[in-house]
Amino acid sequence: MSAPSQLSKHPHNNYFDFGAARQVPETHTWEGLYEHPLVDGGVGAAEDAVPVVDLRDPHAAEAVARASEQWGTFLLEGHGIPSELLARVEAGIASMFALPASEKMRAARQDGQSHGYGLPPIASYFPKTTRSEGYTLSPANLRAELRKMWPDAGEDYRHFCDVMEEFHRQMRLASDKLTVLFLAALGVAGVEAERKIVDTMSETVTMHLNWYPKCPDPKRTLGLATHTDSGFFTFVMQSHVSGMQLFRRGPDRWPGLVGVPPGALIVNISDLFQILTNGRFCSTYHRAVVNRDSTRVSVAYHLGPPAGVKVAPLREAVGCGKPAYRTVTWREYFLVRKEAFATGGSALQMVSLSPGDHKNHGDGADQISEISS
Ligand SMILES: C=C1C[C@]23C[C@@]1(O)CC[C@H]2[C@@]12CCC[C@@](C)(C(=O)O1)[C@H]2[C@@H]3C(=O)O
Ligand SMILES: O=C(O)CCC(=O)C(=O)O
Ligand SMILES: [Fe+2]
Repeated sequence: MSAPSQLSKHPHNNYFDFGAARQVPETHTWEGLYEHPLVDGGVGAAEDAVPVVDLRDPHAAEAVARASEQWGTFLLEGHGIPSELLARVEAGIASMFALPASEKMRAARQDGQSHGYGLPPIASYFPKTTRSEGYTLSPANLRAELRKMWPDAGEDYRHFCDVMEEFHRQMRLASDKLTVLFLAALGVAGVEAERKIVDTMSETVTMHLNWYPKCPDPKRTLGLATHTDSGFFTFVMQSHVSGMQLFRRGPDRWPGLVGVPPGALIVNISDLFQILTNGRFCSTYHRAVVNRDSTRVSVAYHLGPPAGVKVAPLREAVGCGKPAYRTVTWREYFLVRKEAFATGGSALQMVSLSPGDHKNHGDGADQISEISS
């Protein structure tokens, strides 16, 4: 099943030749990016080291719970995905984005479509354009989508499709293992209940490929605007070049994920998971910055339920308390988020049954400057 579409119009979806531009143009210049300080969020950093979880660790479920509650983001090691496969994915993505503009534009995202080449859906909610190109695909439509770029279906096409399908197979295995740990952490018992939730949580898989060309003046622009992911959870595989920053409150700051161990995957808890866990796991605002010396690629592997399935706080998470969120489908949630962007609010607050009463690090969307600018 494909991801729900949340697209209206894409005003920024014209091709911009980054290689030809010596400066960051006004259209790509973002204000207020450094209003909150950047801090070191790398492994081993003194204060803000992002947690690391090893899937092989016998205490991994507790580590997953702690990281999901306190950060909403962690680095995953021991996931079993061969590093040579990750290297082939990275090389394949880099070659795809290196195709001539005219070939890439054949796959351009059309109005109302959730798939295609171009900027990501949230781009249309911001007045400025990011320094990146993207391509949204689902495993089910991967061959048909990529055929638009490679109509002759030659060797490059077949090779890239094979690599991405193998990547998907391996990611599914890793995501199933991780989902079992999430459920153990939440106290969801019973094999049948578990199996059903595992399947539903990962029924909609969407891959978003990101390409961030190097930039002569990286501090003036962004690669990907500040956002939370909206599904259940997301894996991000990045090249050796760092670029993701997380937003943390108290005091407000941006830990940068620098020096991520090679092969580690970044895991981000997303909005529907915050709802499912009644606010126990938190969805974290993040953004991607660009780099002066190196072009960067990443793949975000988004997992979520079918678009029309109702998501409500789990009984196990509510306990004897009250549900903190109303029931919502992913399709509906996209509309709520669109309204939140239009009004400067927070989508999670808008579906909350007790607005204002949140521990979530990201609920102050209107206070992160580049969101409201
Ligand atoms: C399944 C999806 C999640 C996503 C919207 C989409 O339909 C396909 C692209 C995904 C992505 C990737 C970049 C950031 C993001 C916010 C965006 O605009 O497109 C996410 C979306 C999301 O998590 O809501
Ligand atoms: O490239 C990155 O580090 C971030 C990607 C991301 O957040 C996304 O695609 O949702
Ligand atoms: Fe994201």
